[in-house]
Amino acid sequence: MPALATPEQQNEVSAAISERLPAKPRDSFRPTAALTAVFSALTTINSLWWVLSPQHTLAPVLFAWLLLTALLGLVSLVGSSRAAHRPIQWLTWLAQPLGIAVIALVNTTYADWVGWANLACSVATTIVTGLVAYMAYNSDISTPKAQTNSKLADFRVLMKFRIISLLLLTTLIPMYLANGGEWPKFYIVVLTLLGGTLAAGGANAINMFYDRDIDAVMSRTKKRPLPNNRLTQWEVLGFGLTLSVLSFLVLLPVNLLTAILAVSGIFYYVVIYTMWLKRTTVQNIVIGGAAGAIPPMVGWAAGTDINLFVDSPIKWLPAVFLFAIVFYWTPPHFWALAIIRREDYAKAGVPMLPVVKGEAETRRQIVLYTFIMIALSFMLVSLQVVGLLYLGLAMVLGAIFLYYAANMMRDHSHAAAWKLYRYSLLYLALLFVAMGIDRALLG
Ligand code: HEM
Ligand SMILES: CC(C)=CCC/C(C)=C/CC/C(C)=C/COP(=O)(O)OP(=O)(O)O
Repeated sequence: MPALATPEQQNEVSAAISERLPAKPRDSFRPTAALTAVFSALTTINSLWWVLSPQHTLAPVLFAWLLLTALLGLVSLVGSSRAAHRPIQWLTWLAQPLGIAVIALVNTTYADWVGWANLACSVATTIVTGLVAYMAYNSDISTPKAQTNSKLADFRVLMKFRIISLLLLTTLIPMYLANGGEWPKFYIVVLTLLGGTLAAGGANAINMFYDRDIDAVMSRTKKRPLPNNRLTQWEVLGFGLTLSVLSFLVLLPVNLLTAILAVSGIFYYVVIYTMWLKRTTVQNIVIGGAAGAIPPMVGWAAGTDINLFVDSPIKWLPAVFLFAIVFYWTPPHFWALAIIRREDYAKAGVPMLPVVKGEAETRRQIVLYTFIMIALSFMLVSLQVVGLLYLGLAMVLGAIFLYYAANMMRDHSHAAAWKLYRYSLLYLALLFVAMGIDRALLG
């Protein structure tokens, strides 16, 4: 019978496994290409709906989200495609103006030619992005990230676009709900999403400026532009501050409260979380998580003209619940990852829960926060913001979340933690989409 490993040996093995986990556990180009093609195809369905429906409504709830994701996908494809072969490069460049035309050709006052031109561009974008995805899977492209060396790509890395895409979804759907189940004016939606991107991107860049010392120590973050000396600290800080100021200016025309909320989100994330709590307390991400929960409030403020001093609290109560859902979602989302990256955080001296209280306590707290999050997700129904369809979907999505969280109590492998981390992202996206669908279908 083989001898059992000592705790020290087990630790060595787990450190070795951790070290071998890539900073990003995937080659991002192929899935990004595939997702972009799928989203482009869904956008085409929306365009078709717009042209053919009797009132030429822009109603499908996913409309703006699909456009946005397709655009974000296209932006990231451009960065990635430099490493791929020439035809892929040309096609991704061709997809840019097409994708932009799809967005530009959306007009709330429907004109026949606009609708058909929009449809034509959507179809063309779908064909082009479909080809890119096909070629990506059928050619020997290497991981683009490692070969990336342009400044533009580095600035893009500072913004953390993938995180932004989920933050924007949690901004977009509340906008729709707050406006009574209708999209606000098109320019309001666009300015809010643009302002949200600038605010979160700016905040993330300033976070990378401040954390440059610990980012250099952790294997997950050591390839970032600052620890790798691809950008100077002043470039990073200047970029972050510029985006932050721009976000305020872009959001002002939406309304003052929206702009102020976004700037408080930047302040909270940068000053309260990054500069203060992250390095000093084990409650860092519990209290700090409030920053990531502000975007739904930004969306709510953009979708309705709330005056906090005059209006009844009932008008903004749903926004508080949306905030709370993301607030209680953050610890399970992050701690699952923190368990996998425990060694990293310990090396950098960041007092994350698994480092300070151990993995068993972290697992217990993940389950606890999951229960609270699920209970809160049901509360929106009692406020009559959403109905029974949402309730059913929230129950199913919540039950799966609980399954993955509870599974971590008996399965202590990193694989089990990865499953919860990955599902946490899907959960939040689907929960917000469920709110929108419920409102769109049931009114
Ligand atoms: C204090 C709060 C939060 C902390 C500490 C946190 C931490 C993290 C960390 C460390 C990662 C891994 C990033 C990487 O691989 O480089 C991550 C990934 C991610 N987080 Fe969070 N997160 C928080 C809140 C949020 C919020 C509010 C959202 C969106 C609503 C969000 C969305 C995402 C997404 C989409 C990813 C995947 C990124 C990718 O695949 O590149 N996070 N989070
Ligand atoms: C309204 C508004 C602009 C709100 C701000 C929302 C925002 C930018 C949330 C980001 C959450 C996040 C990625 C935390 C990780 O920080 P970390 O420093 O722990 O992660 P890292 O180690 O990957 O840098």
